[in-house]
Amino acid sequence: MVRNIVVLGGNSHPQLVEIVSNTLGVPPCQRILKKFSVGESRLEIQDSVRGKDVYIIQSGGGKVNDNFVDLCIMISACKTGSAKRVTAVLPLFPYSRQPDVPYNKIGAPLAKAPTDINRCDFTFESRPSTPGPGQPQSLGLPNGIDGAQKKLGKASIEQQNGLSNGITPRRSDTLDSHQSASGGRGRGSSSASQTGVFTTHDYQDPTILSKEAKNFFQAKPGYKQWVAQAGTLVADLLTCAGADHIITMDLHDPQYQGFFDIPVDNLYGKALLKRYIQQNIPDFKEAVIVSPDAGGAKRATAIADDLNMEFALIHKERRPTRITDRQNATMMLVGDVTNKVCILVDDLADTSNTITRAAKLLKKEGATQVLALLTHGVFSGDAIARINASALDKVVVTNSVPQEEHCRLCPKLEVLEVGPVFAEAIRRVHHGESISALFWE
Ligand SMILES: O=P(O)(O)OC[C@H]1O[C@H](OP(=O)(O)OP(=O)(O)O)[C@H](O)[C@@H]1O
Repeated sequence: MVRNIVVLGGNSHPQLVEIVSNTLGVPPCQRILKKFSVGESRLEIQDSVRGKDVYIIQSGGGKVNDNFVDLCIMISACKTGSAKRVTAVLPLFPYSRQPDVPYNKIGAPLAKAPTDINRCDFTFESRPSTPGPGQPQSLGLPNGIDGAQKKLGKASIEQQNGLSNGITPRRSDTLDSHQSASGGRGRGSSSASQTGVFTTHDYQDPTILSKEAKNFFQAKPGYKQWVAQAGTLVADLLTCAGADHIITMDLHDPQYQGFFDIPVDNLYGKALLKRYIQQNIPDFKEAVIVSPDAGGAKRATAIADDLNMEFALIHKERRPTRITDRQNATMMLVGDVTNKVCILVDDLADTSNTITRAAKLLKKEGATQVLALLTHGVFSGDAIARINASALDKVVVTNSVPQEEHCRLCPKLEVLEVGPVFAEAIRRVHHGESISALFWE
């Protein structure tokens, strides 16, 4: 039993709170955390936290915004209740995918012209091209605006009518067969303009691009649109509420730690994933570790190097490109997976588009079996239906967010217990011991 410590749980992940408390031998702090009918939170801490080292466990899945506000209220309540130190334990850190730069995958909006509106084989880098002597005026120039707006209107009508100047629309190129099996929502029908929900894949949606193109040409001269830098705000809110320390796991962007002026311990899910490979995949050294996008390559190669395994990379092409045999429209494989078991390694699956599309590509390239190993199984929207209908043979996640309901719906899902890792991290922080030693092997 660890002394002088308080474990306080939010409502996001009661099972994890219980496991951590049991492992530490400390009963969870008694509290009432409810909502008024208007939606405001009400917290009452029923045990004394005076002079105690308090660890508040609240994960980032589910009702992310509600859970985050609850966390801030809990931190503040402990601080004003004279806690000696308050540590926020966020197994999945909310907003860590939008630390600073705009989340829009085409980059900072309006930094470049988004599209050549007449054709579908554009790239963001090359259009509009610099006008040369005798060439027509660039669409990006002020006196090109009128013409551009007309063409935008025309392009959007053509999209609606299914016309495309002989060039196949990109969305139909990339639509996975399993998306219709999952109720037809998929990337195509989940566009921000239709549902108000933005996903990582909306940058591939021609209707979104067209809208952005319109915004570009309609923007006031000298005005640069921008999007909220939510990650910075979230970091500030936690420290303003009174957090003295953060414990989290596999931050999407590890450099996000630099946004805090308090200590952040970013635990690695790697050890759990590695152990799973060693213990559950026969002849694992013959298998290939695959990163489903360049952003996760470092994470995946770390596991491949540690286990002395082959590595392959799927390049998630940000720009719409013409289709070749080698390209799954917007995904391209670098490496050989023929007759191999493939293990996709990533930090998280949200809509599961990334892993299901990667699995489809890998099977097409000759993989015999495809598993996905992820730290955070967020599985929002119809992600589970998408996995069920996909080429994935198995998906392994930690329970950094609750997985009971996902397990019930998805026979392909296997869950690794993460509670003892957090309990040990809490014990070490409490005693001032090394956290990195937790990951030495
Ligand atoms: O399940 P999904 O909805 O497909 O989302 C999961 C993907 O999103 C994140 O990467 P992101 O696309 O943000 O790109 P990055 O790794 O380049 O930052 C994450 O690392 C996954 O690859």
